[in-house]
Amino acid sequence: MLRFSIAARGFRQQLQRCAAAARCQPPLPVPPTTRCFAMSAAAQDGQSVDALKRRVREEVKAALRALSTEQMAAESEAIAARLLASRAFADAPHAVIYVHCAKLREVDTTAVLQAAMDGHKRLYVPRVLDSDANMHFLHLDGWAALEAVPPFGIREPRPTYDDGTPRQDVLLVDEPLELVVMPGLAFDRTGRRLGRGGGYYDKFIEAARAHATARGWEPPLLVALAFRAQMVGEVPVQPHDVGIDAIITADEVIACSPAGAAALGGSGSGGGGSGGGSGGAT
Ligand SMILES: Nc1nc2c(c(=O)[nH]1)N(C=O)[C@@H](CNc1ccc(C(=O)N[C@@H](CCC(=O)O)C(=O)O)cc1)CN2
Ligand SMILES: Nc1ncnc2c1ncn2[C@@H]1O[C@H](COP(=O)(O)OP(=O)(O)OP(=O)(O)O)[C@@H](O)[C@H]1O
Repeated sequence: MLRFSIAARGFRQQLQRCAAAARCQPPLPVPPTTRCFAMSAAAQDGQSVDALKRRVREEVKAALRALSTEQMAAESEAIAARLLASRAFADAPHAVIYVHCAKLREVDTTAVLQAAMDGHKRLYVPRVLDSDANMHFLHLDGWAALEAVPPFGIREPRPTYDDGTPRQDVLLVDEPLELVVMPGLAFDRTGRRLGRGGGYYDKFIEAARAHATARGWEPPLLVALAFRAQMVGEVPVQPHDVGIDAIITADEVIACSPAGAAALGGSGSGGGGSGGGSGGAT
């Protein structure tokens, strides 16, 4: 687990307050559809939390840069094996799965995407929609449908099928979505997640939950894949940050909510529903 080496004293004090607040306030057991984070003690001042987030992002990016290609491949293989062996994967006829970007040093999802296609799951992958951090998830029917999109070279699905008709959008079809496999930069064991700062996934999950709730469906299970170097003591959060149900690393499955524990087992605080993180779930 990566330990923060935050030099500035103010940052360290804020992190300590944050940890103390988390220790003193046991998480409230709330249903997954409403799980979200209350601002922790360190998060009273939005600017400070943004600064804390930036600092953690830099720390984790540095740790990721130190990983060798072989190390990333070995961890990715173990992580994929855990996900593919899980009930969460088997029980998901419809799944959203990210397409990993090697340049961003993300856990490789090639084997997972291939297994989903081979297993005839209805598979959806992300395509950024606009400069306002909106993305949608389009049906993927084969590797040839992906194209590398600037500026980061992330492979995204072409907006139309070969015959020119629009590719199906997971939130525009009348089908449930059971599983979301998501990337991120940093995670902690209670299910707090830090992304790359766009708010893309937070916004999408909010929309996906509303989509499910409006139709009386269960919300999708949120599973993140992480290198060991991406696990930190505590991720600083704000109210809009979505708590996830489980994290899969090369060493273990960490269940962060009752739903995560039921679908993936593993260690962690799943029984207590602590995906709500710092306790003030609203
Ligand atoms: N594989 C993958 N696909 C994804 C995401 C992702 O994180 N991973 N996204 C999830 O949101 C969306 C794309 N958003 C992204 C946001 C920032 C960066 C990025 O490279 N940021 C640089 C910093 C850039 C800067 O500072 O200007 C970085 O993180 O180093 C990449 C993708 C949709 N698709
Ligand atoms: N549900 C939402 N609705 C509107 N804005 C949001 C939502 N979630 C996040 N944002 C905004 O997105 C910006 C980035 O948020 P944050 O730093 O938490 O992103 P992140 O979790 O790192 O990114 P991502 O979700 O893409 O992985 C913030 O300005 C935040 O206010």
